Amino acid sequence: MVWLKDILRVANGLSLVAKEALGDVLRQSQGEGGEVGNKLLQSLVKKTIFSATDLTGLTKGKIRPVSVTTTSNNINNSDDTRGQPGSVGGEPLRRLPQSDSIRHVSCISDDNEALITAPSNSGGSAGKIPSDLKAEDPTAAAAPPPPPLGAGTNRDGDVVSPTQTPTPPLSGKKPRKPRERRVPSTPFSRALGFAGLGAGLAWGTFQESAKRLVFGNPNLQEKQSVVSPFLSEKNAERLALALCRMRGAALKLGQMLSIQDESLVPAPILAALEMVRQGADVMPRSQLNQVLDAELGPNWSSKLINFDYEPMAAASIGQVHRAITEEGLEVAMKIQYPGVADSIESDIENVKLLLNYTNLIPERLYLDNAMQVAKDELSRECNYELEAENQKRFRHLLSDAQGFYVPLVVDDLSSRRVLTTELVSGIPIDKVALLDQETRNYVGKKLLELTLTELFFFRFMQTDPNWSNFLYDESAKCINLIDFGAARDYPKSFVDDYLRMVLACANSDREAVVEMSHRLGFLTGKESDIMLEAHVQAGFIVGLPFAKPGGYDFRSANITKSISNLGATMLRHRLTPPPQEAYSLHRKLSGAFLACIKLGAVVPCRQLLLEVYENYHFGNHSDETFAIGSVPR
Ligand SMILES: Nc1ncnc2c1ncn2[C@@H]1O[C@H](COP(=O)(O)OP(=O)(O)OP(=O)(O)O)[C@@H](O)[C@H]1O
Repeated sequence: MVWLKDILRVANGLSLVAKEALGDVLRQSQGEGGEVGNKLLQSLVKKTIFSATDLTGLTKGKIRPVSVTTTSNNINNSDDTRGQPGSVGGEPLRRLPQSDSIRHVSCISDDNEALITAPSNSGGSAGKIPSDLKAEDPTAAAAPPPPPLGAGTNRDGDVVSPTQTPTPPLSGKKPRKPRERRVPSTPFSRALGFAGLGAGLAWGTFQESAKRLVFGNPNLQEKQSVVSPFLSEKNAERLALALCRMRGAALKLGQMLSIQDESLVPAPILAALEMVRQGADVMPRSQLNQVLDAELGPNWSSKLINFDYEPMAAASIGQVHRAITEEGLEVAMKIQYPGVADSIESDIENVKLLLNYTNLIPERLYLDNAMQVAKDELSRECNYELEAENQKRFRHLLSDAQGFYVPLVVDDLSSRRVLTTELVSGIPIDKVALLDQETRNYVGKKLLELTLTELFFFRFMQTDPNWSNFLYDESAKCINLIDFGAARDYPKSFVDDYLRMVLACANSDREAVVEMSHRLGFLTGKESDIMLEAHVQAGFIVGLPFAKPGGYDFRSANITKSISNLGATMLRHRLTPPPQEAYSLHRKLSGAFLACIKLGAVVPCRQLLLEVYENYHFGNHSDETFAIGSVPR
């Protein structure tokens, strides 16, 4: 489509003109601010989907948008009045636990300027998009349990480690309602959106640089690290706002990039990415009805007793609504935004264009490989029929597992673009971090156990480590699992060697780490000594939790920071992109570690690994996967 490219070229051209015109200013800031900007982008990209470089996937996964409170609520949530469990498809239904965690939400206002910070009742999944945001957290008076030693709380009330810097709001601006906006669903409207973003960023860079020329750089005066004019507060806002408006693949990528390395990421960018993490704008009712009619037929509502038009969550490729089926089952209906599935290819190309514009992506990132993986993953995630199949498979595999629950899929109300599943409740992992140590240890252990079981026994893994995908129900001591769009199989031969490598890392066995890395495709055999050393050391750091018997205290060492430093070396010296399997696998493994770090959990990691190893069957003779109850333990 020539016209689409032209639009982007114009925007890109405008960006380049602005960049050229500002050459001196940029060069001046490259010395200091450019350095920070460079580190920031490298860090963001390297640590997310692109983090599968080697053994350095130890980074934060993307985090799902949260739900927020509403004053109008069509479904009564009290235990006494919610739909009584019935049955669907012959399967008995469970009574749902209640969720009551509280968090805050930040949003950009309608005029693209203001940001709001408002309290919300997320429970990870059980809240709603607000129709009326409250000014005060009603439960603020209730004191949370003491945070882990040395930790404080950020503005959201989240526990932060001593190394974490609280994320400040972008500006102290007036609270505004979040947006209800149509999703740009045609190729033209989407291309226009990206073109507008490109032009906006260029203009923002120009403005910021001009401001610094005239008024000087306040950061310089304060002797703080300087941020490139491209990475200004206004540009950060523009980026976040555009991603939330566009939704789809671009937002998903933005969420993937929304990891926080507090030592590298400037505060305005952190705040903007936080906004992206919180969730997208919501579809207006007319657009929502169009999708539902097209997908489920015009009589879809006759299969429901109740449908709540206020979404409980606005995700990147769809929004989620509560409903009650004829049988009385409370369900979550995930409804895909129109056009996003067809625009993955172009969205990602456009994001790539924007990244290239910054000129900050290091060559050895093998961006094309990473983008290709992202495209494939997103295409699969947009197919809700596939997600339904994955969910059913996990439900079966975990049917006898203690401490895990996979909600039922309601086939009757599902299609390629609509997925209806039993509504579950619980608090996401970051909220579990506020509970007592025993609970945190328990949840940390269960998460790690699940991760190892998925990889080494099921060889089928849900690869999205988002904290909101694990909803802990305290009363049942059960983790409710949702979101199986990113589940995938791993070949037996890969898993065999991967287990050998993990054990080698745990045992600090240098020779075996190198050999397995060759076999798995992380190394070519022609690497320089410096690269080999960085690779092996990164492996040992990842293996640290598995190194010694007894409980490993995830509060004790800053694994992410050590890995991050080695990652920079490997990024400069590596000769090959990571094997394709590693992208999703390392994202998931890093997510499991980060969850344990967030929880401040003490987990008997070595014991868990050795149990797996002792019961593992290497070689081709064991090609069947196990259900968790049948896993030899
Ligand atoms: N069965 C369910 N029970 C409770 N809440 C649910 C359920 N399904 C989805 N949700 C809520 O909707 C949110 C988004 O759902 P989900 O993660 O499945 O969508 P997604 O499109 O994969 O999201 P993302 O864009 O973040 O990847 C969840 O974080 C959760 O809050």
